[in-house]
Amino acid sequence: MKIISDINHQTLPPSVATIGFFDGVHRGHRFLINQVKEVAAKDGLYSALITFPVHPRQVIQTAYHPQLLSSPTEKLELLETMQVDYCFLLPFTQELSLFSAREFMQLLRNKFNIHTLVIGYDHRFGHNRSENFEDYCRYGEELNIYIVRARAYTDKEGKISSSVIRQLLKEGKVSQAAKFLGYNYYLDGTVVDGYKVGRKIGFPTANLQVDCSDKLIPSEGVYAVYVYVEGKKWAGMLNIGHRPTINNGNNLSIEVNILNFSENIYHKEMRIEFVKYLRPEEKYDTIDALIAQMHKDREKTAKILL
Ligand SMILES: Cc1cc2nc3c(=O)[nH]c(=O)nc-3n(C[C@H](O)[C@H](O)[C@H](O)COP(=O)(O)O)c2cc1C
Ligand SMILES: Nc1ncnc2c1ncn2[C@@H]1O[C@H](COP(=O)(O)OP(=O)(O)O)[C@@H](O)[C@H]1O
Repeated sequence: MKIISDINHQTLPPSVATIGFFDGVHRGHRFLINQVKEVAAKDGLYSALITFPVHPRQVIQTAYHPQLLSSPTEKLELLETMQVDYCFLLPFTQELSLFSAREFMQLLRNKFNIHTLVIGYDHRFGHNRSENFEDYCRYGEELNIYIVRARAYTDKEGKISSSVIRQLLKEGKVSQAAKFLGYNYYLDGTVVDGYKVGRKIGFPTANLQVDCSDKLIPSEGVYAVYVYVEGKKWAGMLNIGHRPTINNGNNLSIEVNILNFSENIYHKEMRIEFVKYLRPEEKYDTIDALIAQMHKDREKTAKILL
């Protein structure tokens, strides 16, 4: 996949493209992208994606903080696996937000040589999203762009969308989110210092500082997770919360005890993959009660992951 972020690059070959923010690159997105690839293969053209590095709503409302399923880097990694020929990264500016659908299509034709535009079954674009598929077809005829309407992806479990997946994660439903995403939801970050209580209670925990501040953090609670450190995969039990039993500050921490592991991994990069929600975080009367519960969590985690 060739990434093109300069709008005034050299000439490009004609391609079949679709437009989207593709947050999370979930199964619905992949279904759409596969249709682009099918049309491109049939017509002997290149396949392309048009996406935005920054969430369009963040440009229109500066106070808006998206809770992203994938950081810009992660999104490109996920898109890379789709094996499309081109990815056009279009900076979504105030100016671009004022473009009508027709002006936007004209830009796609002139700058990226888009020959065919595959439009998601409910996708709207252009200022105020005020026009519809029939309008896009009319402009397509005028501008010499073929318009194809993509089929909707339906799953027996309901509609798949980035907002549905965000809601599931906010409710701790990570297994259901994984079904919709097509992979386990993950957080990438660095191992930072915590309060050094973990090792004293027999459960050292690696505290994760998430790289991308706009990433969605799943609901507070305890999870069975996979942990990736230096290319190796481990089983772990993770807590997202405020540690009410220990009473050591009220900041939100994301910390994982890795099973059968005793290395020093401070300042290393770590990826956490959410597999299963185990229980809510609780305030225990004594540290011993918390330790007893963590033994149970470890047994459960081992059963699920090992
Ligand atoms: C699997 C797991 C479950 C946890 N569950 C709770 C909990 O229910 N209540 C709580 O107060 N703290 C819970 N904790 C947090 C511990 O209190 C925490 O690991 C301890 O404060 C050590 O923090 P430190 O690594 O910053 O020293 C949990 C931690 C892990 C790894
Ligand atoms: N099984 C393990 N799981 C997680 N971290 C471990 C484990 N064994 C050793 N470590 C190391 O110990 C550190 C955690 O020790 P801990 O006493 O909980 O301190 P902190 O408060 O800094 O998290 C981790 O950052 C990591 O470097």
